[in-house]
Amino acid sequence: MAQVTAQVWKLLWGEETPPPGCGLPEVLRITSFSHASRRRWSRTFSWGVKSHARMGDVVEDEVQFYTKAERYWQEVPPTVDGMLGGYGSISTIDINSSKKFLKRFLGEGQGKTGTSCALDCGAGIGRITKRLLLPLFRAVDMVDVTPEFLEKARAYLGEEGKRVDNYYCCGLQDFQPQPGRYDVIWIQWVIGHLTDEHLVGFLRRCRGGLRPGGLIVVKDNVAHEGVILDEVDSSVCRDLPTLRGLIQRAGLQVLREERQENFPKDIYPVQTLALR
Ligand SMILES: C[S@@+](CC[C@H](N)C(=O)[O-])C[C@H]1O[C@@H](n2cnc3c(N)ncnc32)[C@H](O)[C@@H]1O
Repeated sequence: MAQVTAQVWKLLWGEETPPPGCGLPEVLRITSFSHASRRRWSRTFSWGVKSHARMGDVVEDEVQFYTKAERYWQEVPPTVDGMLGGYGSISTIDINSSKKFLKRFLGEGQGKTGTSCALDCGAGIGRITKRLLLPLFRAVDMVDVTPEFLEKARAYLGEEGKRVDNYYCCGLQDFQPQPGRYDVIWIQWVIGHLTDEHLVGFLRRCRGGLRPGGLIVVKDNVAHEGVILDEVDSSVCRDLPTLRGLIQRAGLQVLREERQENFPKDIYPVQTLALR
């Protein structure tokens, strides 16, 4: 029975195992890495996903929201594929677009953003630190809540990793950037793990962490409408008006906004916002 169901599942969804809690025998409820994590990115997978108008409607228990996410990430392999929910193949397109986006702001003189130090938030194993930030900045700091990822980063970054000054193991909801230290604070694919209040508070603290001419960049999935909860990795995906409202509450202005191009059609649209 289990074997037949698995075959049917594979035929229907192209996956080896069904997601947890979908009414199939326990023996089949092995959370396949690619399946569970792909769902966060893919708009075509909808198990355990709730859509609502406001964040308060989807996150009932804040403590649980954070602990569940921490537990989820502890089970994810410390690889590029792991960081991108099984979509490791989009990493190069992502980095190249980010580089083009960021380079516009960098330089010397009035209004330009310096290149002495950047902060990678929700950095994971350092996929962005390695290919985007270290090539452009003299020093980089990383912050992430999963200790195993930061540990892996030391090997993954190789020789260039010597220019990572600080590895902070901390939730962004509690993290306090050192005042006036950073030219760029890069926040990618992690804001969905913060409640609205914590995101606003974190962005405000980031403002204080900027050097003159400094820039905050948020790059993340955006929902078509409302706020969508993913119960598997315990994150939310907000629509753009909601995100812009939170940015405004943090006292930041959007300098530039860009939609990521050339990503697979089945994943959420991704938006990059430069804030000051
Ligand atoms: C989708 S991965 C993205 C990693 C990296 N930004 C990238 O694009 O390669 C999400 C990362 O956020 C981290 N994370 C989840 N919740 C967090 C929190 N509350 N504070 C800081 N990091 C968190 C996870 O450990 C994981 O490394």
